[in-house]
Amino acid sequence: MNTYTPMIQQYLQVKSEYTDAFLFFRLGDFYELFFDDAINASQILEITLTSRDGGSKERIPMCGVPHHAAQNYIETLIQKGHRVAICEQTEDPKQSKGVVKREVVRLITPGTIIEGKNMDGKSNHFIASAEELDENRYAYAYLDLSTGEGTSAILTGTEKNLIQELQTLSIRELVVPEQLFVLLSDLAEVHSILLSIEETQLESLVDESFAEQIPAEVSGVCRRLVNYLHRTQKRSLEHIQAFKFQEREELLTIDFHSKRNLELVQSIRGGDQKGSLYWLLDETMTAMGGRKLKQWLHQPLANRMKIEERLLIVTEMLEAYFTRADLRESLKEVYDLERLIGRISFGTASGRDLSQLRQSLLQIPLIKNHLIESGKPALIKTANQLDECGELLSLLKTAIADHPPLSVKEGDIIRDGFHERLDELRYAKKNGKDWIAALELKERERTGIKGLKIGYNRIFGYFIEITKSNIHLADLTRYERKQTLANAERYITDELKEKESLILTAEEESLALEYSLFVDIREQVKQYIPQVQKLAAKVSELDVYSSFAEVSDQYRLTKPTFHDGLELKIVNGRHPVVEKMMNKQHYVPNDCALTSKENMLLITGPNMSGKSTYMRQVAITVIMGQMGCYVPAEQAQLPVTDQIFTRIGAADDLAAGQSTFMVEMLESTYAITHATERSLLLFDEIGRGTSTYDGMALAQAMMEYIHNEIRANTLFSTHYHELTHLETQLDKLRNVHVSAVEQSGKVVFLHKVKNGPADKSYGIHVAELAQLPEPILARARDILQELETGKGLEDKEPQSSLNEQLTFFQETKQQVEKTVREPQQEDVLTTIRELDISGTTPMKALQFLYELQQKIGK
Ligand SMILES: Nc1ncnc2c1ncn2[C@@H]1O[C@H](COP(=O)(O)OP(=O)(O)OP(=O)(O)O)[C@@H](O)[C@H]1O
Repeated sequence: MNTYTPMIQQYLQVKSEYTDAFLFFRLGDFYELFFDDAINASQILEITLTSRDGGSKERIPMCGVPHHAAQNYIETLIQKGHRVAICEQTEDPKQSKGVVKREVVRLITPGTIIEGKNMDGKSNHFIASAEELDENRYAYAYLDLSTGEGTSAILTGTEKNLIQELQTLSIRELVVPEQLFVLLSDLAEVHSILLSIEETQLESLVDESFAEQIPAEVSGVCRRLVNYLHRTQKRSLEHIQAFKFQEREELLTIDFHSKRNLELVQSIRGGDQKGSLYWLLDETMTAMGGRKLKQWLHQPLANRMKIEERLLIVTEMLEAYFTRADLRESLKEVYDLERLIGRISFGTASGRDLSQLRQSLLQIPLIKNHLIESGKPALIKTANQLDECGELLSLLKTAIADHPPLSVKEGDIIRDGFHERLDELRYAKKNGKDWIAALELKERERTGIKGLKIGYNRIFGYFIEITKSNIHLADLTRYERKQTLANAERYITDELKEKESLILTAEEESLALEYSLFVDIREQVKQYIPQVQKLAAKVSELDVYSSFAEVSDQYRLTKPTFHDGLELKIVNGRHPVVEKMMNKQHYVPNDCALTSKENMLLITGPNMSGKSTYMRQVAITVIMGQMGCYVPAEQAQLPVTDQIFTRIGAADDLAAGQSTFMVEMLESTYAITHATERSLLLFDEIGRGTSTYDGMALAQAMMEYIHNEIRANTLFSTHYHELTHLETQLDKLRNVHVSAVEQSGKVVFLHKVKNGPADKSYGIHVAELAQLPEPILARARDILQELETGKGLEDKEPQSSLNEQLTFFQETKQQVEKTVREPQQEDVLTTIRELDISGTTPMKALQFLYELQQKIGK
């Protein structure tokens, strides 16, 4: 049987409560890890694994990190999705009998880490919680612990939709009840979300004001989240604000895929911010403004009055050029109020944080003045909503020094004149130091040694230092030798000893007093938390408005008008990000009109002509407008859209084990089951992931359904030329095409959207641009010609029903087969049939084509 030492027993006791975390066990100046924790952590952190005697037969694996350098190691573990429990000594080792008391003071997890090099100031760092309400209905809440902002909502959809929704918010940790844990664990793993369990107690341990004014259905998830935070962070979290509830009707819902496809905050390729709409729109001056902008991008409005309110402020900002410039200068001086407040609540704020808070508050009167001087009504109204937090500011002004250091234990935080005793101690210290400076001069005179110095070190205190060459001049009746160096002697005198003790006591006492005063002030600041948070929210909005105005100027955006109807009219619209990314080339603007008579466009045109850019630009315009920003067009009259669904581009959900086609169908299903008449649907080349007939059949059936049942504004693009005949059947469908012309055998893209279907598909020309080997191109041209001169698709009469169309495809298929089939080509056809297209790369496809050619003896 193992008989561990008392300390190891203590360790095991604590560890038994934190089995799923790395336990950082404080031993003097180190955090030590033992047993399996040590083995695993030493690998992840690349630190040496050692061992120690713990009373048992076998030595115990151990590794450790110095406590002052622990932050980096902790971050690394958290970054990799682990939890870290910090166990501190909670009594003075000198005072304790036996093993020093130790307790876990905080559990740090991917969702609760609030500081570190990986925390981008302009991004929120959310932790979420979720519960199942009914089948396919979930309540969820998310909160940024560094700012205390929380939001709650209800989602209808599968658990996969839930996880995806959370993923758009970059959530790393999700708190759930046990039964949901089981259901979600695989999905969460795929999406790198750490699941934590928190069972709700019937009675919450904490003040419940955070759950005011939200529906009862979601208050449970909010409570679960707040309980979890209290349980793991073990401190009062006064900065946690009342959770907001997202009213679906108030916001434009953009599902996970659409946010990604439209590249709202990340580009699809590379996954970074460059190339995203956020990248274009972000001219904010503060980190808070950057975060607010992202929130607005994720949740544009769907309430006309609110949208118009925002637009009005942007208009005034745009008109008041000088006000905006002054405002932006002042905003530059405003620090991250929300995170400062978070640190104050958390008890980790430094003197420097308090001086930054003061510095920021000092800007508020200036900001108000700028706004008021503009004479613009909406700006004046906003100015009046800014609370100068006068009481807090005067506390900080009188209490905190001009330039306090980062450290909270080395003094220089409290301003002179704030506290009498502190002033006295500081005076004594200063006086003592002056006295010593005077003594140095006096001793030099007395001894005649010019180089005599008075110095100080921690071990010996103050001393008189005389170099070897001068020691014969030392006055040994008064000097007492203290230390001998290679080329100098150090002495003390009675007088010096006496002053030294005065100075050191004053110093020690003043540091202790200063620290306690500082902690006291930090406590006092806590009562202003809600006030500063309100102010921060207003300031960050102002920052976003000024950013919108800035961007509108820069990219020639115009004010959209909204109406209560459903029609959407854009004149000379552009895709602002594609435009910005184009160097020198000219972006071709395009109109879009979705009216009550024709609200469905079928877009054809060659590859690369700009079909998906066109569709995207319509969605981006709607989103920008509903955020309250100007839009990239000459004119835009917009309806208030409730949801945007897109099926654009390649979805990279293959990691989750689904084929491209399956993902396409799932996304389409989601769109079709959730869309309403007020939604905007964008379908790019539906059905291309399967065989032509299947694909076309599905595309047509979906169009019919959307046309007849949903009646939403819809843009549909296709390569299936045959679908353009649908115009005669579906009365609200209009054919348009993105034009291209052929010039000396080469295709030239005009990027202009025109009425009617495209007359040619130019696929081979595009292949030529891509430098597909000439023999392949030549052969393709031959085949094409055979197809076109035979009973080609173009000659057929418009088809009126799916059945007829399928028979028609059947006939065409036979013709195609006839034109190419020769006995030796039979196995070529088999090979083609068996090719898994979705699993083929362009390179492999070329290779494949080449091999086929070889087979048919070209
Ligand atoms: N209106 C425009 N003005 C100028 N350039 C444009 C315009 N629209 C698109 N482009 C350019 O053409 C490129 C291809 O556009 P896009 O991807 O939209 O084509 P597509 O027709 O959807 O192609 P595919 O059918 O192959 O998917 C864009 O990357 C952009 O550089």
